[in-house]
Amino acid sequence: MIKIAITKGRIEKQVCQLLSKQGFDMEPIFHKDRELMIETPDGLSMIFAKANDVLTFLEHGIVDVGFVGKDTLEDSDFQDYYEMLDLDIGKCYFAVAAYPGYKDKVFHRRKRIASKYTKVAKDYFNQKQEDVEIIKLEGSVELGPVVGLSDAIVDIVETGSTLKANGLEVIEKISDISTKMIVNKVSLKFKKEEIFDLIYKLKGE
Ligand SMILES: Nc1ncnc2c1ncn2[C@@H]1O[C@H](COP(=O)(O)OP(=O)(O)OP(=O)(O)O)[C@@H](O)[C@H]1O
Ligand SMILES: O=P(O)(O)OC[C@H]1O[C@H](OP(=O)(O)OP(=O)(O)O)[C@H](O)[C@@H]1O
Repeated sequence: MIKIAITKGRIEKQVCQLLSKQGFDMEPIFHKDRELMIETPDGLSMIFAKANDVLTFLEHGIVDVGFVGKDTLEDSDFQDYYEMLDLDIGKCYFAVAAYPGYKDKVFHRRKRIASKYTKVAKDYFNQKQEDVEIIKLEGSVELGPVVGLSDAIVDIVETGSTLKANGLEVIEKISDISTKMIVNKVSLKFKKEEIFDLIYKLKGE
């Protein structure tokens, strides 16, 4: 039996729909209420967790496979996994965003950047050799500039409607994001056939 951790929310819905489309019986998942661990008739044991916790469960060998956004992978120090498949879902991108005129306003001083993704933000400004102050926010990161906490944000953009609704714009795109299937290295040794079978099915092969 393969043990899988799926990021709750957007990714959960799309991954389960994809599995269903590829022939897996996902009825117990579609009808679940508050259960966090479910076994499907096809022998998948699934848990539903916050994005960072998917990595924790995989790191500790609790699950063999994780479905998680590239954003979560890039913001984590945990690197000891195999990235096996891009699911072509959960597509969005990391960007620096701010009010129009931001560059003129801050060129003479140290910028304050709000983000839920502090490692991504730090890595990005380090690589540009810019010394900035990073301020961690847990969500609704657009509030940073709106309330005057930060000059700009590093956050996920999909349609751009949250930025637009708050008068903000993309200053620079950082990198593309989509949902990845990652695998525990030990699991790949001992459950190779089952894991590759799942990959082939997800790819529709
Ligand atoms: N606007 C978006 N469009 C597409 N994918 C997104 C978007 N926002 C987030 N994602 C992807 O979905 C994953 C989960 O995001 P989601 O918004 O469902 O939960 P969260 O914001 O990380 O946590 P929570 O809302 O539970 O605090 C993210 O890690 C990212 O990969
Ligand atoms: O470009 P858009 O289509 O507007 O999508 C981007 C928004 O989606 C995510 O927020 P989410 O809805 O997950 O809420 P959060 O800010 O509380 O994490 C992200 O943090 C942006 O705020």
